[in-house]
Amino acid sequence: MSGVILEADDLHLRFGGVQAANGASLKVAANERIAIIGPNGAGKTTFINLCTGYLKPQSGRVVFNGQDVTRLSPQAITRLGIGRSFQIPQLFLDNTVIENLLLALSAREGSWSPFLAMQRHPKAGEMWALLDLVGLKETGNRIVRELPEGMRKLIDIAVALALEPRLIFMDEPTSGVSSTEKFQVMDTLTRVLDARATTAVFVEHDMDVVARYASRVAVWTGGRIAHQGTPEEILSHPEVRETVIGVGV
Ligand SMILES: Nc1ncnc2c1ncn2[C@@H]1O[C@H](COP(=O)(O)OP(=O)(O)OP(=O)(O)O)[C@@H](O)[C@H]1O
Repeated sequence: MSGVILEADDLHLRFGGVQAANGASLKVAANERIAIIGPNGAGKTTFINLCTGYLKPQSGRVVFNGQDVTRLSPQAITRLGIGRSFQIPQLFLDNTVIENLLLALSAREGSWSPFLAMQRHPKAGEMWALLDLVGLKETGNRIVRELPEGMRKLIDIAVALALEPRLIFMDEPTSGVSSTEKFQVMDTLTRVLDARATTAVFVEHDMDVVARYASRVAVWTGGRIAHQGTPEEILSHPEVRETVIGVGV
C-alpha cells in the first residue's frame, strides 16, 4: 500500500479478563476514508484510544509519519497531526461554539486564554472561517447546550479540525443524529475533509453511511480486524452480513 501515513501493528491490550485489542493492525493511506464496523464490545473505541494516546498497549506499536507515537500523550499526538472526535461530543456546554474552538486551539498551543480574551484571539478569524466551512457560522455565538445533537457532532469535529490534523479518528460521527440529519452531517464532513486533504478513520454503526462515505471498510471482531475491503465487498460478504450486520450493527 503506497502513501501510508499511519500503521498500527499488532496491538494488544487486556482489561482484566477482556482482550480488548488482540493483534489489532491497520495501515491507513493518505486521503482514505476508512469505516470501522463491528459488534458492540469488539474493541473499536479501544483501537481509536490506542492510536490517539488515550490508552497504551501492552504490546505492539503505532507509527505515524514514520514516528513511533505509541507511548506519547494524547496532547503530543494531537500536535503531531492526529485529531479525534468522540462518541459523545467533548464540549464545554455552557460556552459558545467559538469559545470551544478557541479553547481547543489554546490547549494545543499549551496556553490557556481566558474566556474574556477569546474574541480577540489571533486565530479568531480562522475559527470563524472553519465554522463557515462546516455551515455553522450563524451558531458561533450560541451556547453549545442549546444546540441539537447533529450540530454538536459537527462542532466537536470542527474542534478537532481546528487543530489541523492530517488524520482524524471519529467515534460514531452520526450516533445520536436523526436519520434525516445524518446524510447532511456526513456530506458537510466529507466536504471539509476533502477541502483540507484530511484522512479519516471513523467507527460507524449505520450501514447506509458506510456504503455512501467509506472508501474502505474494516470489520472488527474480538479486538482485531476480521475482514477488510471496499464497502461493496464487505457489505455483501455473507459472514459479515450474518455475524455483524445481522446482529444490528
Ligand atoms: N477502561 C476499560 N476498563 C475495562 N474494560 C474496558 C475498558 N474499555 C473497554 N473495555 C472493554 O473492552 C471491550 C472493548 O470495548 P470497546 O469500547 O473498545 O468496544 P467497541 O467495539 O467500541 O464497542 P461499542 O460498539 O459498544 O462502542 C469491551 O468488552 C469493554 O467492556
